This record gives sequence, structure tokens and C-alpha cells, in this order.
Amino acid sequence: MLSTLRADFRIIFERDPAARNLLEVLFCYPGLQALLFYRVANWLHLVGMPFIPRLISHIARFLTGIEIHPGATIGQGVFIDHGMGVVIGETAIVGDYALIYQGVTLGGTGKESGKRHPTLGENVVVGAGAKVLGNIQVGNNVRIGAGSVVLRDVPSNCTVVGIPGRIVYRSGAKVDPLEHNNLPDSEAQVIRALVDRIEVLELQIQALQDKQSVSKSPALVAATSLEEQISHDSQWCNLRDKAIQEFLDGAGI
Ligand SMILES: CC(=O)SCCNC(=O)CCNC(=O)[C@H](O)C(C)(C)COP(=O)(O)OP(=O)(O)OC[C@H]1O[C@@H](n2cnc3c(N)ncnc32)[C@H](O)[C@@H]1OP(=O)(O)O
Ligand SMILES: N[C@@H](CO)C(=O)O
Repeated sequence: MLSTLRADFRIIFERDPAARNLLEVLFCYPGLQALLFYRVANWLHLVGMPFIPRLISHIARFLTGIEIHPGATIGQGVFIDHGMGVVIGETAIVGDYALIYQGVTLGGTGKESGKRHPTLGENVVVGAGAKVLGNIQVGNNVRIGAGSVVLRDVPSNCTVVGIPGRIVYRSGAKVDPLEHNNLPDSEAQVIRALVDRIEVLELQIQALQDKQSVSKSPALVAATSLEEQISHDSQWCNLRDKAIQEFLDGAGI
């Protein structure tokens, strides 16, 4: 416990260029004061004392503007700078040496029960006003930009910014939000569409040609000429029958 308190105290000088001396840090850093209250409340919470831990947390919030549920788990050397408006939920876990600025919420989405608050790895920076919501895992050395809303797991060594939070740096390398290597190739798409269209037109032309060649097939030609022949023959028969009939009529037969 003592080493944790020492780390909570010392880290302020390392992390805050504005920190001048011991007195200033002890009396003018609400983050440190809230953590001191939390450490007592958390100990009482863990030994199963009812009500008092919540009361301590409530008094701490009144004095510092920082609300840390006694059930939260907070590592050593955590620095809550400025602090006003910070809310850390009951099942949140904050790894060692996190730096948390004012207005940060480590909260639930309102849709989960049980473990419903985030888990932050070690050495995480959460910028002013950022909201980290839900039972998500934020890896070590992650930096969350001021004003971000993080709703999904973040791997270690990343920088996340925006709403919803998106990774802009991963292990020191810039992440292209447009992922240019995965962009759709519009020219290739147009060419593909044209090739497809040409294939369809070719098939249609082929079908027309087939139809034409079928209509000119020898069988059809033969059939057509036979039909013509039959028609011609039947016309001739009609004429012949008519002539015979006229002859018979003329002969009075
Ligand atoms: C009184 C007081 O001072 S209170 C203290 C308040 N300060 C804070 O809360 C600090 C919080 N820190 C931040 O938000 C910082 O910008 C960090 C931690 C995100 C910077 O992390 P880095 O890994 O160094 O990222 P870097 O600065 O290179 O920015 C990366 C990209 O994210 C953008 N970016 C950085 N911060 C933010 C943000 N909060 N919101 C949106 N975009 C951001 C940058 O513009 C940059 O975009 P680009 O690549 O298109 O140029
Ligand atoms: N306390 C930090 C952020 O405000 C600084 O002075 O830079």
C-alpha cells in the first residue's frame, strides 16, 4: 500500500511540468486526493464493509470532482490530471502508470451487466473528455485522443482518436484510414463491366447467327422447297380439275 501511494505521488512530478513542489502536489492535485480516498474505500470494499466505501467515494467526489467507484481496480502510479468530471465505474480496471485527464469516463454502455466497464493496460493515456465505454480491452501504451469515444478493443501501442474511436497509429506506424491498398479499383471495375457487357453482346450475336443459320439449314431449305412444290402442285391440280370440269360441262357429260 505504501509503495503504491509513493508511486501515485511521484508520478505527478514525472508527468506534469506544472508540478512544482510537495506541498503544491499534496494540496492542489485533486487527482492525487481522489486516489488517496479511493485506496481507502477500495480496501474497505474488498474486506466487505457495506456503505462506508461508497460514502467515502461520494465525499471524495464532493471534494475533488472525481468519482471513482470503490469496486474499481486501479494500479499504482496512476495520475488523474486536473480531474474534474472524471468518472471511473465499478468494474473498470486501470493498469499501472495510466494518465487520465479531466472529463474522462471509464463507463458502461448501459447495455451490459456484470463486468461492464473497460480494462486499461499499463501506461495508457486517456485525453481530456474521452469516453471509454463497455467491457472492452485497451492494451498497454495506448493513447486515446481528447474527446474520443472508444467502444471497441484497442491493441497495445496504438493511438486512437475520434468518435467512434479509430486507430491512427499502430506500433509507431501511421494507419491509413482509407487503407489505400484495399481501395476499390474503379478503373478495373469499369473495364470488368465493359468486358461483361461485351460477353453478353457476343452471346446475343451468336444466338442471332445460330437462328439465321438454322433458318438456312439444308433441312429447312428442303422443307421450304417441298412446301412450295406442294403448293405449286396443288394449284396445278386445281387448274387441271377446273379444266376437266369445264370440258365435261361443255360436252354435256
Ligand atoms: C490544461 C490541459 O492541458 S488539460 C490536458 C488536455 N490534454 C489532453 O487531454 C491530451 C490528450 N492527447 C491527445 O489527444 C493527443 O493528440 C494524442 C495523445 C492523441 C496524440 O497521440 P499521438 O500518437 O502523438 O498522435 P498525433 O499527435 O501524431 O496525431 C495523430 C493523428 O490524430 C489526430 N488527432 C490527435 N489528437 C486528436 C483528437 N483528440 N481528436 C481527433 N484527432 C486527433 C492528429 O491530428 C493526427 O492526424 P493526422 O495524422 O491526420 O495529422
Ligand atoms: N498539467 C498538464 C496538462 O494541463 C500541463 O501543465 O501541461
